[in-house]
Amino acid sequence: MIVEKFTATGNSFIVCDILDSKLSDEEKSNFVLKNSKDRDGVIFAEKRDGQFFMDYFNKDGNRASFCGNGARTFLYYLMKKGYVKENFVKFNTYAGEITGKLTKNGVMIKMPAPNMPQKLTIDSFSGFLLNVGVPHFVIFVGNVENIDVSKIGKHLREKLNSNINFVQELDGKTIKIRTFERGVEAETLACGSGTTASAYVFNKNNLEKIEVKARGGTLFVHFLNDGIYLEGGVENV
Ligand SMILES: N[C@@H](CCC[C@H](N)C(=O)O)C(=O)O
Repeated sequence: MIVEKFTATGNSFIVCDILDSKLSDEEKSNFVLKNSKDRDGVIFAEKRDGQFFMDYFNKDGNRASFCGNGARTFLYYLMKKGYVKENFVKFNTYAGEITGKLTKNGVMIKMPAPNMPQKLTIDSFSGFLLNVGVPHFVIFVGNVENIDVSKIGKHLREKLNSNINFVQELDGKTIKIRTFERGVEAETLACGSGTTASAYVFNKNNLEKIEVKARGGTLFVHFLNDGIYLEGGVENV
């Protein structure tokens, strides 16, 4: 079983290649709990019904239906290993089919379509709850550096089965984000689906591209005619 470490703008993963084998959910969960101490989650690379399939587990040993930076990493892995020769990759996830390619900025994938954001206030924190393959609560703040993400993120997580994103507008086309991730139960250096959810709520002027500054690096969210795309780097470390 091939096991490799990757980061995607600071979001840290292990890819566990079981393309030629199979693990039960219990075996996957045990693998995650044993091996992902220094990682945010584990990407199980599989084949199902002849198609590549990404099965994502958070480091707490529980499955999540999707992971945006994980999906970018999965695409990078498939191409790096030569499993896919042309620069167009298609695979399935529990959040539906994902397509993507390598770009000059790293890896770009078409994200699951967001649902309608729901305005919500929890203990004086007003934000938007929406799903981009996984659930996200997006809160706009004056300065993300002034937010105790661990404390407030934990508090909101106790009320919401969701990732928690704190977002600051830097200018009309750039935002800064900090994310308390469900299943990591801590702040991560980046969150792709959180980045996409936050840019989607922010983009009231229907710009084609929003730049997102995460702690671990810069991501781009492209709003194209056929959907929303997430782009950024992937490193084999
Ligand atoms: N970091 C991921 C999100 C992974 C799943 C999330 N923690 C959840 O449980 O919803 C991303 O890049 O989207």
